[in-house]
Amino acid sequence: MTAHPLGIIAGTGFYDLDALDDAHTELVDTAYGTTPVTRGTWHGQPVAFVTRHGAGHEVPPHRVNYRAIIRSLADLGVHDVLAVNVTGGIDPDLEAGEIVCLDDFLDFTRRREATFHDGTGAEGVVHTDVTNAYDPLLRRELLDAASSIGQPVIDGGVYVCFDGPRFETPAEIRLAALAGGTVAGMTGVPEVTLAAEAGLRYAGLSLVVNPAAGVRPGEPITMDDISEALAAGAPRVLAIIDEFVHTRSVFSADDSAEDLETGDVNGTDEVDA
Ligand SMILES: CSC[C@H]1O[C@H](OP(=O)(O)O)[C@H](O)[C@@H]1O
Ligand code: HPA
Repeated sequence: MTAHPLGIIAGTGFYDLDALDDAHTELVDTAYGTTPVTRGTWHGQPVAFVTRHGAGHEVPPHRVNYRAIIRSLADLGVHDVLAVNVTGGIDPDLEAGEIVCLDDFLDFTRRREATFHDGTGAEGVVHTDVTNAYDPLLRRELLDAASSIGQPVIDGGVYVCFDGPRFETPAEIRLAALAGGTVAGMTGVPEVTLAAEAGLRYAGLSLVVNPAAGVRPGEPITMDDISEALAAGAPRVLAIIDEFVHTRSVFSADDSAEDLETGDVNGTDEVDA
């Protein structure tokens, strides 16, 4: 049995979650600032949803308060976070509309508050392992959910985070490609590393909405093309998350039945770390 809300963080094109029942938005205060979190249930499962640029897309990527977002979710009891990032495809084989389940990142940002462990607390110096920053088990659940609804998802890809808010130059994208980057975005880091520092499991689905700069020579990046790809792709991303949550609801119902049989009505068999 699990009572921990599932954290969902999304950005461009994802400003509310219609699927949430009994949704209400609260301002959560943390040591790092305040962030609005919408809480509700999805297939009966508790969910805490954050739209990282704000409901009116008023916060640019370099000004998102990533620490407040992650700390607020951790404080609300979230253990698992699903993130959605829209991206430009660095891999020339990627088409707009494709979805990548990320498995690593490159941090090309320069000016972000990127840690909870800044050495000012009593804890001393802390170094966090990010070898599996995108949690393998959570990734597997997402991939299985996609597969069970017949939604193709690319298993693995390296997210390259730039500061933005401008798009990259072709030379920056060539450098990112040489380094092994798959998709380019402006929000994935430090969100993913802060989640690791906070002890949260984190997985990311990336919706490709354009070829990154210079990947299709002569083709500029336009907001019209991005909006079109988003309109077509967002429902498919949501369908995967819907199936993910639905599957969890079935398992948690099974757990409850088992708990009744074993007398473990307090859910003390909880294993989700
Ligand atoms: C409007 S395209 C650029 C914008 O979209 C991405 O946002 P998010 O990752 O929150 O979906 C990208 O990082 C930029 O912020
Ligand atoms: O090409 C891109 N670069 C960075 N972020 C993005 N978000 C959507 N497309 C892009």
